[in-house]
Amino acid sequence: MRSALFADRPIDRHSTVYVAGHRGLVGSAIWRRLRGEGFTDLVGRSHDELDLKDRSAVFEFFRSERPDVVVLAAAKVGGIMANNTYPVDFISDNLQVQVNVLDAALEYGVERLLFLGSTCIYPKLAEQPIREDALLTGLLEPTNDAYAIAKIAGILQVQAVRRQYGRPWISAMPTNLYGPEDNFSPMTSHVLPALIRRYEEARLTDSPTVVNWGSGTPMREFLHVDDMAAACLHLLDTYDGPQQVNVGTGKDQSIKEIACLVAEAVGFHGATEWDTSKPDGTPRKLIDVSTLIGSGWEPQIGLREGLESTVAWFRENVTALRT
Ligand SMILES: NC(=O)C1=CN([C@@H]2O[C@H](COP(=O)(O)OP(=O)(O)OC[C@H]3O[C@@H](n4cnc5c(N)ncnc54)[C@H](OP(=O)(O)O)[C@@H]3O)[C@@H](O)[C@H]2O)C=CC1
Ligand SMILES: C[C@H]1O[C@H](OP(=O)(O)OP(=O)(O)OC[C@H]2O[C@@H](n3cnc4c(=O)[nH]c(N)nc43)[C@H](O)[C@@H]2O)[C@@H](O)[C@@H](O)C1=O
Repeated sequence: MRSALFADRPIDRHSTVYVAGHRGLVGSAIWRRLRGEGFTDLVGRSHDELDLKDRSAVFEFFRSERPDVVVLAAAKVGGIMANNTYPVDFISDNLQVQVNVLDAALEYGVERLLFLGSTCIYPKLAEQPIREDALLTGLLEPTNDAYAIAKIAGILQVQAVRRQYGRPWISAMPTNLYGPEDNFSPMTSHVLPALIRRYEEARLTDSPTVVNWGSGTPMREFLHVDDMAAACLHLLDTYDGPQQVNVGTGKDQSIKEIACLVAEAVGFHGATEWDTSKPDGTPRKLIDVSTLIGSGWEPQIGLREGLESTVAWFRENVTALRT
């Protein structure tokens, strides 16, 4: 049953919408979705054009553009190795970016705002599937605790603005995402783009073996970024509550199963080995998506289909591998 916090309150398609991070995996998908849904006035700035860590530049940008709606999809983002190796960057950059954007949005009267966090905000050993109210009930996974603390601060700042100023700002917590415009860099990416690249390189070089990180036993839930973008617009159009909303499929697989699916999608027929000197991270983080599903949204893109289209996108767009 739909919660009372959901109601049809669609955003005016002629509003000025600022998508922070519009060239990233999530921001670019949200931009495509907004365009497809008839939004006529989208605003974006690349990192080079506007460093969101530069507070005065952010305020100047809001002063001149006066967005009505903000989607905060800009962040320092990376996979398990990047998070584990550069915790200072992940906490400091993310706190600065989100405080600057949220403060400027408050100052310049932004009415509707969506903040994006991540399911790593939940305790490492949370009861599965993880409900939204598990937030702040236990210790975090150490490989990404710095990033998670920044994201938790963002959720709390959005809730504080709601409480102190009454603005209907909201937060969404996506599970692990994948799709076009992802980061396919071997050391800093998330697992799916890393595996697509590794298996494709092995296929192209006739390598007999691929070596992946960790034990392969952790469980992860994956959502195609176009489904994520649809969920974001659905939430902006319908949701008005203080609690962050989980966004995912409600189904997970082991990393070993994921590796098999990627090898199949790429067409690699060799062997897979596991390097257990690399971190596994949290053992499982399946989220409870009943809040979102109960509101009438559901994912459209199955994992096999999403993997195939992402492999095709990678082959078309990440040309560095072609010799
Ligand atoms: N990818 C995933 O699996 C998941 C992502 N999320 C969340 O979704 C959001 C978007 O992530 P995603 O799209 O994957 O990340 P990406 O790295 O693909 O995109 C992030 C974007 O933010 C920009 N950016 C980062 N720092 C700054 C800055 N200081 N000033 C201006 N722009 C900046 C980046 O530009 P540049 O690259 O030039 O620095 C990039 O375009 C994040 O909040 C993330 O936490 C949540 C769960 C899972
Ligand atoms: C979205 C989420 O993403 C991060 O958390 P994570 O889910 O642990 O991230 P991951 O995608 O990097 O790894 C998932 C699993 O996969 C295994 N694994 C195998 N082989 C490779 C590999 O080659 N690369 C990577 N990255 N992982 C690999 C890896 O060992 C791990 O067991 C957070 O830091 C934080 O950013 C966050 O919120």
